[in-house]
Amino acid sequence: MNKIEVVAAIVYFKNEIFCVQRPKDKLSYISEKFEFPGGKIEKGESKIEALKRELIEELNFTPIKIDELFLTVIHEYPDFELTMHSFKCYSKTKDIQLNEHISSEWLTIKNLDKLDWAEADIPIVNRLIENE
Ligand SMILES: Nc1nc2c([nH]c(=O)n2[C@H]2C[C@H](O)[C@@H](COP(=O)(O)OP(=O)(O)OP(=O)(O)O)O2)c(=O)[nH]1
Repeated sequence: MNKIEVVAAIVYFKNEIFCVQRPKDKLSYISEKFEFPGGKIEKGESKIEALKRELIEELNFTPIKIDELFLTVIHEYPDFELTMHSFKCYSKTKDIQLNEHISSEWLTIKNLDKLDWAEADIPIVNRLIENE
């Protein structure tokens, strides 16, 4: 099975987290699902380099701080195996631009489970809730 390796940012402003909605996609299981911003690691890049690059590409955003690795999830989608490394990051503003996503929400942890998340994100959401 095809494998992809992705980094994802759990972006905080105070006690809220930035959640972004993917556009329509031919793959129904990710189409219009909520996710944490990020994307694929390119050849030769570190995880943090990939994260910073993806946040600029998708959001024109640079975090004021990035924590150590939070959680790595391995998830089998019907068409590929996803390895996703998530990192808590911090923003000095709630005003973040969307270059690729169709909507966004700032939610406190107790409200995260109200969104329709991509399946691979559920372990991350659950870990955030457990740690609250
Ligand atoms: N960034 C991100 N991707 C996720 C999450 N959950 C999840 O299932 N994915 C999946 C969706 C995609 O199949 C893959 C990320 O690929 P992508 O297409 O967004 O990455 P990219 O920005 O490098 O895209 P591209 O240049 O290849 O178009 O990981 C998540 O929380 N964040």
